[in-house]
Amino acid sequence: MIELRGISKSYKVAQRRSSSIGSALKSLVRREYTSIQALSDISFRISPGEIVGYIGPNGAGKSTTIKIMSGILVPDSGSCSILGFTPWQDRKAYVRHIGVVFGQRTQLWWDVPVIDSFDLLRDIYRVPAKMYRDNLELLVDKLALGDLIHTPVRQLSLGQRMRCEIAASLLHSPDILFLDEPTIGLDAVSKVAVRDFIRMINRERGVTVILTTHDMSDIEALADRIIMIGKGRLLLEGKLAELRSRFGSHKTIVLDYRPAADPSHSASPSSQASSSRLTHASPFQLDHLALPHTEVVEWSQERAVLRVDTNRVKIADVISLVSTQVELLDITVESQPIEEIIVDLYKEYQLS
Ligand SMILES: Nc1ncnc2c1ncn2[C@@H]1O[C@H](COP(=O)(O)OP(=O)(O)OP(=O)(O)O)[C@@H](O)[C@H]1O
Repeated sequence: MIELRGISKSYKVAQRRSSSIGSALKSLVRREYTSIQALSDISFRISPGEIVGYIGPNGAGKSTTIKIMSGILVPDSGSCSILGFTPWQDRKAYVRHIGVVFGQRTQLWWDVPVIDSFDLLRDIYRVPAKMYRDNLELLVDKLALGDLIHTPVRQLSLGQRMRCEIAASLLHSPDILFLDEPTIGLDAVSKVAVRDFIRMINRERGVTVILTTHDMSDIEALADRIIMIGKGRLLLEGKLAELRSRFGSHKTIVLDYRPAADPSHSASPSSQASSSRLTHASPFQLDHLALPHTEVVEWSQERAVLRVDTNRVKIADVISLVSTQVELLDITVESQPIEEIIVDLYKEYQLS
């Protein structure tokens, strides 16, 4: 359905003038340009009905890719086939099949009520009257637009405007929705509303969604798969669960306990060494346990938070070591947050 092969794109930018009068005069006569390589040899496929998170640090080339896929930009080389169209060549026919939301820009007319922009979009896309009425009703209902559609865009809050932007992008029933940072700047309630809506149109209408965001909770909530780029190159792609099991090597364990009445059942030499301290006069000392491949994030006489490298030690072994010294009351094991995994990956690829 979507296939990019070897897409590269560079931008030509005018070189900044130096402060000397001579070179300033020279640049008036002949402007000098440098080239910024925004994308290098990007290839991937997306199947119908997928929600794909397209992620990467600032300047990675995400927006450039979205602009190429939506037909706004022409790449220097490579091919892009979406629903059988080449976006920048068949633009007029192609745009009827896609919806695009750029979180930082608006497609709505600033000074007129939202509904006027919607009506204009209906005419531009030649949306049949019944389809328009049905879509408008559904979008107003699901995105809780109510009276907002009769309000001029400039009077809307960011969250209200974003909901209207998303509605605007779907009035013509597109098959594919490109969302470039759709939750940027939204409060928690608006974020959840936008995410729920994206999930709903994906499930109920089979809309394929390509989502760029820096908010990993968007990715966790929505994406079936991620494609990660950095410095214009494709770095990895895969399901979130695969990414977690491949790269998420740490787990956090929270242990609630009270000092054991009789710690003499201790099994390990290190814990035997510390068992004599388990009296009221000499409280439990977690740091004396020398837990292998485990970072003690914090600990007290009642609770310890440990970060365990699960590639090198079993969680069960760490728990049983601690339990030789204390009476465990509760254990919580948390996976490494996806945010942390991504930050580690950016570091590994030297992107940050
Ligand atoms: N119109 C432009 N003219 C010149 N350079 C540009 C232009 N647009 C983007 N670039 C450069 O191309 C590279 C990729 O930019 P792009 O906006 O695609 O990245 P991004 O991944 O969307 O970044 P961000 O997460 O910060 O929005 C960057 O180095 C950027 O400075």
